[in-house]
Amino acid sequence: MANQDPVNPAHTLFDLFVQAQRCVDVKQHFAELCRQLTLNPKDFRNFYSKLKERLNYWKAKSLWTKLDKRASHSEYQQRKACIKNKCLVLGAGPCGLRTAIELSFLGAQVVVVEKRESFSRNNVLHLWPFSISDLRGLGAKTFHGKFCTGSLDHISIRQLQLILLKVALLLGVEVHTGVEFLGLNEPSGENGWMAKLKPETHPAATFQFDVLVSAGGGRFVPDGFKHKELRGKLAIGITANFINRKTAAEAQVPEISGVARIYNQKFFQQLLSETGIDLENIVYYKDDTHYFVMTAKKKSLLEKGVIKEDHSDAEQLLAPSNVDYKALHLYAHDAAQFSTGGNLPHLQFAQNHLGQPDVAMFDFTCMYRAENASLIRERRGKKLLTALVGDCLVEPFWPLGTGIARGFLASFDTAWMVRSWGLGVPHLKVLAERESVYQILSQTTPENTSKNYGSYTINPRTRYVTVNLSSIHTNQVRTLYLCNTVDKSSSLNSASGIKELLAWCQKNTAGYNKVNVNDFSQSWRSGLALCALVHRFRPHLIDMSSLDESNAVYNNQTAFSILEKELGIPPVMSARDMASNSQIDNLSMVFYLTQIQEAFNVSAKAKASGRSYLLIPVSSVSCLQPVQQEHSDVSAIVAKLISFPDILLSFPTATEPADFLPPSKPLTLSQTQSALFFLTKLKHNSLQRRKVSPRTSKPLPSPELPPVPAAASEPAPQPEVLMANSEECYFCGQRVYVLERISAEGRFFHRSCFTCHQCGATLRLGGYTFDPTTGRFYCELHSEELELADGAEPSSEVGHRQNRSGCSDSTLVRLHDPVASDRVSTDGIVCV
Ligand SMILES: NC(=O)C1=CN([C@@H]2O[C@H](COP(=O)(O)OP(=O)(O)OC[C@H]3O[C@@H](n4cnc5c(N)ncnc54)[C@H](OP(=O)(O)O)[C@@H]3O)[C@@H](O)[C@H]2O)C=CC1
Repeated sequence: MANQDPVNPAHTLFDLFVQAQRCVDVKQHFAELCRQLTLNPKDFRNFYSKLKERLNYWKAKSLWTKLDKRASHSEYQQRKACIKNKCLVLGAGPCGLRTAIELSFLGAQVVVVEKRESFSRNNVLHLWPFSISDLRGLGAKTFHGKFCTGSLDHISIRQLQLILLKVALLLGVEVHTGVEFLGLNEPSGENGWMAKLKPETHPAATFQFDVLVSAGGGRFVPDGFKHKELRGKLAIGITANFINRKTAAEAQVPEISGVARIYNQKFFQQLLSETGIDLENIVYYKDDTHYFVMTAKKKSLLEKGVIKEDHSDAEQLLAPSNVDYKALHLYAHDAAQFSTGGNLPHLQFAQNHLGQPDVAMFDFTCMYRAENASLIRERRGKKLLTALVGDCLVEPFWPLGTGIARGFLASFDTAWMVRSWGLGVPHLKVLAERESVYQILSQTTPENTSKNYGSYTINPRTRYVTVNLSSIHTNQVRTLYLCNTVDKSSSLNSASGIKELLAWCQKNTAGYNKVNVNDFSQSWRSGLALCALVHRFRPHLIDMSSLDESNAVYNNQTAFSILEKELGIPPVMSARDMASNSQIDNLSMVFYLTQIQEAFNVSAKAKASGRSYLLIPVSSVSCLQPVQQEHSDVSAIVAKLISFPDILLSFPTATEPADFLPPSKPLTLSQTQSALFFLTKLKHNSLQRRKVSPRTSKPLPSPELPPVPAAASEPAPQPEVLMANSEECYFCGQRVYVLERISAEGRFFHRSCFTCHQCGATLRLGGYTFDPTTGRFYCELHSEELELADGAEPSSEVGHRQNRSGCSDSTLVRLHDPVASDRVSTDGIVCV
C-alpha cells in the first residue's frame, strides 16, 4: 500500500468506475480508464489480462483474485471453450448481463444491446443463498459495500445491474445502451447473422454472430419461440418505492420479509379497520429505496377509489384509464406507513425512469413461460443458436420468493449450452441437453438445489441435485432445428447435413429400376425408392421384382410396415398421403430418412464388428414409458441384459459402436429407463411372435434365458432386429403420426382427441388437470369438481397440493400447474 502512487490517475479512474452509481457514469469512467491505460476495449480476448497487467493497484487486486478464481473453472477451458463464438445478448437486465459474463469467461466475443439509456429499476429482488455466493465471487462487495451484509438477502434491480455491468466491462464485454434489437438479418453473400437495430446505423448492427441470447424481459418473445400463459385467479400486486435518506431513524425500522394474511389475521384486520386497506400480504425491504410489495383485494381498491370501475377482465380492470393514480399513491403510502408502525419519518416516493412516483399496480397471476429454451436456425449454411434467459424464459411468481434465482440458473444453463455449441457437440444434442435441463427449472427451490455453493459452475450437475441431461432425446428436438422456414428448398439443399443425407439415399438406391432420387419429395412418391433402401440393407425382407410403380399406396405401405416393424421407425404420414398428389413435406421426409439412415448405419457398424447382435434401437422410438418407482432393480436387470453377448442396446446418444457396446460406466437413469422399456417390449414382442407365427426366427433372448451361442461352424445368423410398437392415440386408439401428435403426461394423442373427460371441451396444453388414478384429463371447470371430490381446498388461490403426476410437492397456481406444464409438450418435446 505504501508504495502505491496516491495520485496515479488510473487509480483514481478505477475508484470512480467502482463507485459509479449510474450506468452512464460507469461507462464514462470505464472509457476514461481504458484511455488512460491505452487499452482497447474491443480487444476482448486480451482485455482483462492487459488490464490486470497495467493497473497495478492494490484496491483492484482482491477483485482480480476473485475473477481469476472464477475464470479457473475447468469448464471454461482457460477461456478458450468458445473462442470462435460470437454472441449477441439482447437486454442488459440482470439475466442478460449475468449470461454475458459467463459467455465471456468461456472466451466468446460478447456484445450486449439494451434499449434503455439508464438503469432505473428500484424494485428489489430476493436472492437465494447461491446467488449471494455467486455475486460475492464476482466481487459484488467491491462495487457495493453493503452487498448482503448480515442477514440481508435482497438487492435492488438497478444496483444488481450496476455490479454486473462493471464485471462485464472488465472482462471485455461490449455493452451498448439506448440500442433496441428489432429482429434478425438473415445471412446473405459473405455475411452471417446480424441484427436489425434502432438506431439503424449503430456499429453493433454490423456485428456477425452465431449465438443470440434473448434476455429482453417478460413480454419479449423472439421469433420462433412460443409462450404459454399461466393464469390463476386475479391477484393485484402493488409495488411502491420511497426515498431512503439513510438516517438513523430509518435504519432502525425492521424489514418485513413477508407477512401473509393467514399467518397474521390481527394485523390485516387492524389495517382494514383503521385505513380501509385490505391486503393479502405485504413485504418491505430496505435497500437504495424503501421498497414495498403487497397484494391488495379488489373490493378495497374499488372502495378506496383506486380502481374506478369493476370489470371481470383483468386487463380492462387495471387499464391506466381505469386507475386513479392519486388514490393509488395514497393507498400505497398508507399501507407502507401502517405496516412500519409510522416509524419511517418522511415517506416520499422515489422516482421511476419516467420521473414519476415509483408506484405500480399489476395483475401478477398472469405469468408467461416459454415452451422451449433454445432453437437453432440455419440459412445458407450459417447456423444461429438462439437461447432465452430471464423473464422471457420464465417469469417468476413473486409470492414464491424465487427472485432472480431461476434467472441466474438459466443463465448458467445457457452458458453450458453455448459451451457445447463451441466445442462442436452435435447440434441436436446441444438442443436436447438444454431442453432436458430446462424441464427442471420451474421445480427448483433453495432446498432441492445443491448446498455446496462453492462448487457451482455452469455445469448443471454441480447445481441441480438430480438432473438428467438426456431426458429429452435428439429425436424430440428436431422441430427446434429450423433450417428452412423461409425458403425450404434452397436452404435444405444448402445445409451440409441434408446434402449428405441426399447423397446417402442416392448411393443406396442407385441401380434400382425406376428409382431416381434427387429430392425429398417427388422422388419418393411411388414408394419404390423407399423399398429400394430397405432392399439394399435387408434384401431378404422385400421382393423388388413384385413391385409395380403404379401401385404407390401398396409400395409405400410395404416400406412403412417393414421399417416400423424391423427398425422401430414409425411413418410420418400415411401411405395414401404419400402416394397422393398433395405436396410431400420436405422436412418430414428428411426427419424420416434421417432415422432410417441412422438405424441402418448402426446395424451395419455392428455387423462390421464381426458379431451378430440383437439390436434394440432405443433412439428410434420417441415415446419412452415412465418407469414405475418400484422398479428399483432396473439397473440390475439392464446390467444383466447387456451382459449377453448378442444383445446390443442402442442408446440415444450412441454415435459409434463403442458407445453401444456394454458400457463400462454405470448406466444413467435415462439409459436404464430406456432399456427397461425395451426389455418390456422385448418380452411382449417375443410372446406375440410366438403366438402369431410358429416361424422362422429363433426365440428372442430374455434376461432369464441366456441365448444359445451360435456354433462356430454355423453361418453367422442375420442380425435380429427388434420391432417397436407404433404410437397409438391414447384416447381413440388409432394410429397417430409424428407430425400430428401432441403429448402430455407421457401419453401421445391426436390434437383433436385431447378433450375433457367430463364435458368434451378441447383442452390446452398447460391448462388441464390429469387424474393419474383414472388416467383421465379434465378442463379447468371440471378439474374444480375433481378437486372438490378429492376434498381439496376450493378457494385458496395459491396452495400446496400433491403433484398428481408423481413429482415432488410444489407450490402451484391453482389449475395452472407450472410443474405439470413442464411435463407437457407439443410434439418434439416429451418429458419422461
Ligand atoms: N417490477 C419488477 O419487480 C421487475 C422485476 N424484474 C425482475 O428482474 C429479474 C431479471 O429480469 P431480466 O430477465 O433480466 O429482464 P429485465 O426486464 O430486468 O431486463 C430486460 C431488459 O431488456 C430490455 N429490452 C427489452 N426488449 C429489448 C429489445 N428489443 N432490445 C433491447 N433491449 C430490450 C428491457 O427494456 P424495457 O424494460 O424498457 O422493455 C430491459 O431493460 C427477474 O427476476 C425479474 O422478475 C424485472 C423487471 C421488472
